[in-house]
Amino acid sequence: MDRASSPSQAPHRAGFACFVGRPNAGKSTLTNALVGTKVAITSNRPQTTRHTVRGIVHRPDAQLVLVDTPGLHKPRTLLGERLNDVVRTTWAEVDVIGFCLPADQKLGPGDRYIATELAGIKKTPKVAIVTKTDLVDSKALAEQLIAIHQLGEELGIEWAEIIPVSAVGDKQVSLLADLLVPMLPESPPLYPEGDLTDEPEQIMVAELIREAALEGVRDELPHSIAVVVEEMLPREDRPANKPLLDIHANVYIERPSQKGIIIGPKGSRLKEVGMKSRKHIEALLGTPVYLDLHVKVAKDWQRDPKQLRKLGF
Ligand SMILES: Nc1nc2c(ncn2[C@@H]2O[C@H](COP(=O)(O)OP(=O)(O)OP(=O)(O)O)[C@@H](O)[C@H]2O)c(=O)[nH]1
Repeated sequence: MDRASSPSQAPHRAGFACFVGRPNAGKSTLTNALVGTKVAITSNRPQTTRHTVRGIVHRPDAQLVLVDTPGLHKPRTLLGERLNDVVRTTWAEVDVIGFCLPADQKLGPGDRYIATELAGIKKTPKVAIVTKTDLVDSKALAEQLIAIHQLGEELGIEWAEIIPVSAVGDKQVSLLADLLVPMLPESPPLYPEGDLTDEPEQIMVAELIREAALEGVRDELPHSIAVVVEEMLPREDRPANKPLLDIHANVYIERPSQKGIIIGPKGSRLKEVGMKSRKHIEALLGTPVYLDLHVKVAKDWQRDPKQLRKLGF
């Protein structure tokens, strides 16, 4: 077959990649850096990504669809089990898996747990991505690269690549895209150009609210918060050049005693959550928003299958 001699003659490729890694490994931040806008929710708290958010990298030669999964972890609740199922299903479906390992932390039991699971997925190519390289010097980075190479040998994983990146410093992020693209099948674009994600807007809006609600809350709450957007409607009787979108959302907590923490003295915290998330939502949707937030108690929602379904898991 005649080999393509210039990039314009190279076949167009399109497909799916997902990033796996222990909580806080930097998967969401990397997704955002690749896509170039805030589509996945980042936070310095572990396990904030509950929904599969796809970011789409559009290039002339390829379309790379990124599926951002929750962190795989030892399940302790029904929610934990469901999240792990989501992760495994995703792994079986994608064209390439990126295993994110933070440069600033020694490989630990969490990484081994994931690597062992990865070793069981034979067909999908696996790229080891060393994240957060801006946090370490070159010696520590070299040691991490060697440790990852050895981990692969030990578990029988053949890394397609091992690549260091920094999403924050924008180092090697586009090189990562260059490495992933050849692993995708030849295909025309799967999504219309310009689409950044196919996640329903309501879920993204709910995630933005949840992210704001998590901020500043100490360790007592994070995993007890779920957000459901009940309604998103353009306000009637608005002039065409001054639209307003009404959003009604419920913030669910597990116990009545948590209400005070979320709402804050005289409602000050909830107000701040509303203001912060409204800014992000307006940036995402490109329209002014009126955000109406209510706090509700859904008793022990993490353990109750009926509640989980209602909350979208
Ligand atoms: N210095 C530095 N920090 C980073 C980098 N990438 C991510 N971080 C930080 O690491 C923390 C975790 O990043 P996330 O992208 O939320 O990690 P995640 O793997 O998606 O986490 P989960 O959603 O909990 O699974 C955040 O505080 C990020 O700001 C990086 O390249 N450099």
